[in-house]
Amino acid sequence: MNVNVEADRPDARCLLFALTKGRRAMLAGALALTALAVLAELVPFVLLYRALERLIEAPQTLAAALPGWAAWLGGALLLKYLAYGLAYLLSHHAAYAIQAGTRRQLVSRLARAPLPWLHGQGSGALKQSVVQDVERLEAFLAHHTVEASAAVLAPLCAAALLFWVDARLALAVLAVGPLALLGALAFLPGSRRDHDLFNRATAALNNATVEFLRNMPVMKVFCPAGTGFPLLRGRLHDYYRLAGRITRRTVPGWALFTSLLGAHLLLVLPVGAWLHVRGEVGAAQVAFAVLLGAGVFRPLLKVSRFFMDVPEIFAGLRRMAPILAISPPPRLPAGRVAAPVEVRLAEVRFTYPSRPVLRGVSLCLPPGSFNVLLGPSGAGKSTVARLVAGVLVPQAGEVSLNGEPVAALDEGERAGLIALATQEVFLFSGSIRDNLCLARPDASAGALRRALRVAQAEALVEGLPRGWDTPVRELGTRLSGGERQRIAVARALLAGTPVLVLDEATAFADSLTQRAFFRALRAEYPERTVLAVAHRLHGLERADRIFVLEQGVVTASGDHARLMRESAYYRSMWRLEALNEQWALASGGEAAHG
Ligand SMILES: Nc1ncnc2c1ncn2[C@@H]1O[C@H](COP(=O)(O)OP(=O)(O)OP(=O)(O)O)[C@@H](O)[C@H]1O
Repeated sequence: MNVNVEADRPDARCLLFALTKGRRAMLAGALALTALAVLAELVPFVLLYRALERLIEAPQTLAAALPGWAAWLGGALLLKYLAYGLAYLLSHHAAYAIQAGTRRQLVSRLARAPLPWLHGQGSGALKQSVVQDVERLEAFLAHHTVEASAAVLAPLCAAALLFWVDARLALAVLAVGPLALLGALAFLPGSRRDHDLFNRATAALNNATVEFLRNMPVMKVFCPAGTGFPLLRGRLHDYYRLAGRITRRTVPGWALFTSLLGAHLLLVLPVGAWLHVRGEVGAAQVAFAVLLGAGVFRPLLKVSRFFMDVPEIFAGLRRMAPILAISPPPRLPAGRVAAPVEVRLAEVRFTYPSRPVLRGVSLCLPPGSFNVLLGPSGAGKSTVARLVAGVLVPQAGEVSLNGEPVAALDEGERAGLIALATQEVFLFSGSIRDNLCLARPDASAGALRRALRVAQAEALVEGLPRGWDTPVRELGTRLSGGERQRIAVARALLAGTPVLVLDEATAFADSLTQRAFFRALRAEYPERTVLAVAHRLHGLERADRIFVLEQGVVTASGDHARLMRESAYYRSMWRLEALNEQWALASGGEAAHG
């Protein structure tokens, strides 16, 4: 798998720049139009200045000037309306296009992502990148392109206008800006740490809430009073304690900042009066500075929201980076592995981050053979199944098909060679047939029926309201665990792969169904190389080879007779099962007689 190493600490700005490719002209257009709208917003202030001048110096000429000013005002309003309207149109258009493009890229990379990499990602984390992070980016670009740039440009233009009127009055108005900033900065130390803590507390609370909601039915059974989930209570407590602390810390700084920003009169009034008394500025200039100064910094409050959103957006971009860095592995010539297939594990070692699981496992599954993997819980059986299926890659040793390492196979080629059915069954929306034909959409009705018959699912599908055309959604929770599992097994059989891995895929089946399934599997698909992980032996004692895995190593292998001689674990398992079966028969017989 090619995942850029840089992706671990990717530069979010570079990524943002790359994602906006092809839409930058539109965003630049939105910015230009915003600037035009901000300029149009200044026209009323210029007119106000002229009006004040006339009012003070020549009030009799005011009436004659009014119609012209009204036309200017109307024109400026129209221009502002058009410029803002077009700017929002462009920014939204660009943002939606970037959203769609980013999602398309993420989804296509994920579709090409190697199975082992996908297996290591949580579905929640992937959902956050593909859904929430992209949506947040869209909202940010659509709104902040116009609003944040207007909030920055408006004070700049207002300041330029003040300087045009009088530089000293302008400085008196603008001086409160740095003062407000200094006041706010005094409360800033520790805010980054608070921000990190808050993010962590929010994530922990979200996880606890999801766990609580998921486990609510169990909670209802065991603790109807709802007192049995201390984790959520603890997380809620931590969250509100932290939120309270951050609020107490930030509110004084924020209040000082907003109060000082509106306190321009403190300086401009005495300075203006002093300059006026000295005859250096007119009353109109002082009045204009007072009026314009009242709103000069107000837009900056919006910019603070922009800065609050930026870290979130950049964090989202950093989460997307590893997905976007996935590049398809180089295409190797297909068809290097042809059926029938021999599966070989050579000295395979595998360690999960938590602990080592396989400590040198070697297996050989000859072409067309039927193999069973048994062992106590936690021995590593599912890990072996996932390694054979190419979902995991061993840290040492090799898993190969006809001598070709599974890890080196093209994704498409691997999918055409190995099918995996596990206990966890995922049926996606669509009909039962769509689910069955996932790997082979062109499967014939005959192949479909054969797979269903072998998977012991024929009667089940026939009993559905519309047979295999029944939509899964229509069934809701009607399918039991065992029924879903049978559909999944039929899907794996229908894939037509020469290697079939069944990881406890018959766990829900009763002993008779399991027996019938394995018998039919051997009879109908004798050419397939099968590895079945199982807990129960029903129907498996006739397997070509049985492997016993204990604590990450194969402790015995061979046929039933050999294992009965050589493996204490196998013997005890077999006796226990024989005992269970006798007991079941006896109790069945008693029931029949009674
Ligand atoms: N994704 C994972 N991350 C960390 N540890 C894991 C992971 N999957 C499995 N393990 C651990 O590896 C060990 C072997 O797990 P595995 O599922 O392969 O065993 P198993 O023999 O199939 O067990 P069982 O019969 O109970 O299903 C277990 O201790 C398990 O907790």
